[in-house]
Amino acid sequence: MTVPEQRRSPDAALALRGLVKQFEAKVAVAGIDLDVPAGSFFGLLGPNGAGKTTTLSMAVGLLRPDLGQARILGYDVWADPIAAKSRIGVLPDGVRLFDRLTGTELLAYQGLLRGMDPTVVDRRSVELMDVLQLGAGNRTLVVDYSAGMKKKIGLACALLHAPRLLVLDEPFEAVDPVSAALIRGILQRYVTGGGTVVFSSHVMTVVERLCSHVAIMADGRIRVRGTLDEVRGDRSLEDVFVEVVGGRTATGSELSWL
Ligand SMILES: Nc1ncnc2c1ncn2[C@@H]1O[C@H](COP(=O)(O)OP(=O)(O)OP(=O)(O)O)[C@@H](O)[C@H]1O
Repeated sequence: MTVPEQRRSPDAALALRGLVKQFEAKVAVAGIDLDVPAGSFFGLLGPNGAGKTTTLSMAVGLLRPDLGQARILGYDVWADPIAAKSRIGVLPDGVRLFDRLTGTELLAYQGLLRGMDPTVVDRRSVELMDVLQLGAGNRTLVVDYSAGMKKKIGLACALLHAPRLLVLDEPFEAVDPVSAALIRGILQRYVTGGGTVVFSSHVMTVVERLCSHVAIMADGRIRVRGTLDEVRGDRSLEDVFVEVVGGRTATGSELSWL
């Protein structure tokens, strides 16, 4: 029997249980349990190699975990992939796009894959290209886009079907300050409208400005989690991050040859 959507009413938009992933000898993710509350703006932080991309890839069904489960709005990503994936928009790491298309063509293709009404796709695509300053009539192929433009068209693809959950890997990487402000505004409106955003980032100021909740990862595990205020206390997020991750500071004696 199919359970009506409203009866599922999951509190967590994304629920991860016991996720583990090992690449040969390297344990990239060492057992992660995480609930992302519906309606939250959730920042996943961690140093390079902490396991953020691996975690998010498993969370959205791009990478099969060795162990554990991921549920999106109550739907198991691996047992019920269509129900789960139709409800999310994903900006993966190093966005691999069908890049021999213009931005508008790529959005049309994305809409077809999602089974959307072509007139809705056309309308939204013009708006997205315009709002993200990619130029609605732009005939440039995505392969010739700059890194920041690729990020923005990837974000447009993630938004096109108006999902209830957005999972974004480093959405602000490579985008200029004007575009970053634009993207922040779009995402803030999206959360105000009831959507949930999970994103990974190294940029503490962005996370502090946007997020209601954060988790800090290191060595494949979540070290700290909670609301931004719980995690930060009366310190800056950067201080907490450095303490949790165990960063080293320069003594002045390094690279003396330089
Ligand atoms: N396909 C792979 N094959 C082998 N090792 C991998 C693979 N993908 C990730 N790893 C390793 O797993 C660890 C976690 O990588 P991951 O990309 O998840 O980290 P990250 O937190 O996203 O890092 P960054 O902030 O630098 O993007 C790293 O040590 C990385 O080298």
